[in-house]
Amino acid sequence: MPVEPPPILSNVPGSFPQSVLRDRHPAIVRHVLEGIPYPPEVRLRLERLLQEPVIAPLPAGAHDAAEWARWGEGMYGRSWYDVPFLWAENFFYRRLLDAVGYYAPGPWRGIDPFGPQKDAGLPGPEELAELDALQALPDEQQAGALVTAALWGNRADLGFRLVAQGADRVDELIVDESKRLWELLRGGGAVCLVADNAGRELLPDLVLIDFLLRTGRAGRVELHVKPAPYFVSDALPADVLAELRRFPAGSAVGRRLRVALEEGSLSLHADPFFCAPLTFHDLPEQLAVRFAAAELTILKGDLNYRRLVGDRHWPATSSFEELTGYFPGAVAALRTVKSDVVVGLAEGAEWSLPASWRTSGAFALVQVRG
Ligand SMILES: O=P(O)(O)OC[C@@]1(O)O[C@H](CO)[C@@H](O)[C@@H]1O
Repeated sequence: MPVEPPPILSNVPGSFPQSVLRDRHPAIVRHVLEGIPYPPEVRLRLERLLQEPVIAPLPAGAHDAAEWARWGEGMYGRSWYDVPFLWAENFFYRRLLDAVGYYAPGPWRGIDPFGPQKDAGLPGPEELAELDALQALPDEQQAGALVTAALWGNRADLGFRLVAQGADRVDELIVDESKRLWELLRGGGAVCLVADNAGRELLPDLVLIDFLLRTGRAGRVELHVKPAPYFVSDALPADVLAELRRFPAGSAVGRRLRVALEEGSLSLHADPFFCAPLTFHDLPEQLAVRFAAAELTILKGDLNYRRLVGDRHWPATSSFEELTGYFPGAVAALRTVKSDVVVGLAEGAEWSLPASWRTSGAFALVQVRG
């Protein structure tokens, strides 16, 4: 294991993490308030959260106050900008849930503050028909098209869209190890898919799952989603169900997915770990066992990538193989690059890329460790 570089903080002027805390978080709160007519006390709490001079802990009565006290040791009382970026973002979403009363007894309990935005991002009939039509292609072509769709679907991240300029969109796959991914998927064993965003990302994920099951490339699929609203558009169990309802009555894919859930060849999981400020190095036993037993775990998205290699200032040429060696079982990352952390690039590969390549979402990676 190489020596760990320091974690990414948000206090570097002009940096991406600084812009997330300074610009993206207020924009997220604004959209929440536009989407849901929360009462004055909620609006005030959200306003206070944005103005908070130093990080305050969760109220003592919160169900997870003890865990957050442990995870946040040394963070409280400091500036949001001076603590690790990954932790600060995670805690922001947890505090946002607290401010809107997501866990509190009362009328707002369980109401997804990002629900209206997610609804607007649900796929329409054309997208559903396009993905359905892929079934007519030969298997090999379907496989390629589905990985591409699941990969680029990751740009449908609503937090990212709130502030992305898209000026120098190029859309380029800078590492493509998808061949290795398919090589690992021939045995008909279990596959874990750790989902990222609902809506236009989850749709191709579901169609990919259907393909894996239908063609016997997976005997069983575990779909892992978030247990609570997180990073705006991240998928929850309710979002999976909403998505399934979008498939027209006559859709063979929709019907098969439903039957797979009913019969158990597709199972839904929402472990609390996925909303914790931790990396996969700290996987709880119950998840580590599942990932170890799977033929492959597919991690979707930018945040899962940061959690896989560690949210640190890694040189881009650091070995993906080495940094993910600790992960229990084979792992594939399907990610559009939307933050600073990148590893596994060939020497000099970044020289020809535009200055914004790490955060524009125009570049993507398919990286695999078997
Ligand atoms: O995980 P996802 O949905 O692909 O991306 C999440 C994201 O938009 O949020 C973070 C910044 O807030 C970045 O890691 C990334 O750009």
